[in-house]
Amino acid sequence: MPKLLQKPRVIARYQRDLLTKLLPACTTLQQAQRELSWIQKELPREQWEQACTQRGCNLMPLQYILGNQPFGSVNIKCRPGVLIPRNDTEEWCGELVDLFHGSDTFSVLDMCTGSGCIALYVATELSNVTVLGGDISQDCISLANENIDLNKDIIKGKISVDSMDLFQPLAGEKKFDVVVSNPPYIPTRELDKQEEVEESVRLYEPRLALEGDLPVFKALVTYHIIPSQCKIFMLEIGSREQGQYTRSLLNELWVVGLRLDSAFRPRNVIGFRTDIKSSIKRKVMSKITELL
Ligand SMILES: C[S@@+](CC[C@H](N)C(=O)[O-])C[C@H]1O[C@@H](n2cnc3c(N)ncnc32)[C@H](O)[C@@H]1O
Repeated sequence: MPKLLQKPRVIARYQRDLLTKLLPACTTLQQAQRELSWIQKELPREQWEQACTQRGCNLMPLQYILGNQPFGSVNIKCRPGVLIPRNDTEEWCGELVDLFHGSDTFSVLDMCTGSGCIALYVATELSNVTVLGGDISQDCISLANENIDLNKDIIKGKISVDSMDLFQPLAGEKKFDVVVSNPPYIPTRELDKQEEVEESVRLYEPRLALEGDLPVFKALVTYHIIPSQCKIFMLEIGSREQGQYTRSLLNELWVVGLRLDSAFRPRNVIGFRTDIKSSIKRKVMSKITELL
């Protein structure tokens, strides 16, 4: 057979071999095809085979292999040691910035900033904001700083990151108008169960970013939300119980409720003080699905 006619078949076999390597990490053939197209788009040809092995045989998350993940209009550099930003988080960041388009200048604390994705989402969408991201992990602080640099051309507000421990009171009596956080909230009993947490997450993502429960929410309220004199907070949660517990820590000056995500799961506990402007009060209320 002439060589020219063999070529498409060789290419098809090569593609099929790469897909076969990827399949163990993917739930459907379509997902494997999608992941292969990203690998082939973003990595040089000589890395395709190794990338498919890392993903399919070693179950490494694709974002660590490609080295990045889009988050709104922000490009987030990803590497092991720092949590990969999730679509669930991106979804509520969109709702968060909706509240503040056209508002007065305000300040935000993003506690547990990780890659800096939430802080960067806010600072690239809004010019009237100063955001501080805090994290206990030096790997996170370094990567968040790299992500600020990577996105500097699209940042409209002010943004910085600093080392902070969520279980310590805020240093220097700092004040913030808004406190946001996607803290570690997976209880220890769930973290080691296969049916609760994907294997690739347990194998590669830092336990420090995942493991936590009610004490985390107590620390956020007592060391950050109350002392910063903030007026609004929005925290990611893993269960209704975490939202109800947060409500129990606040007095009647606060309206507190749950926000459900697009899959109708409780995804955030949102709170605002009753003395905020009624225009913003209405907007925040519109994000709350159920009052607590
Ligand atoms: C669920 S990750 C969120 C990362 C990022 N905000 C996001 O949404 O992708 C939780 C983060 O909390 C940080 N963390 C864990 N314990 C902490 C503590 N005691 N003080 C401050 N940050 C902490 C972890 O390093 C991790 O970056």
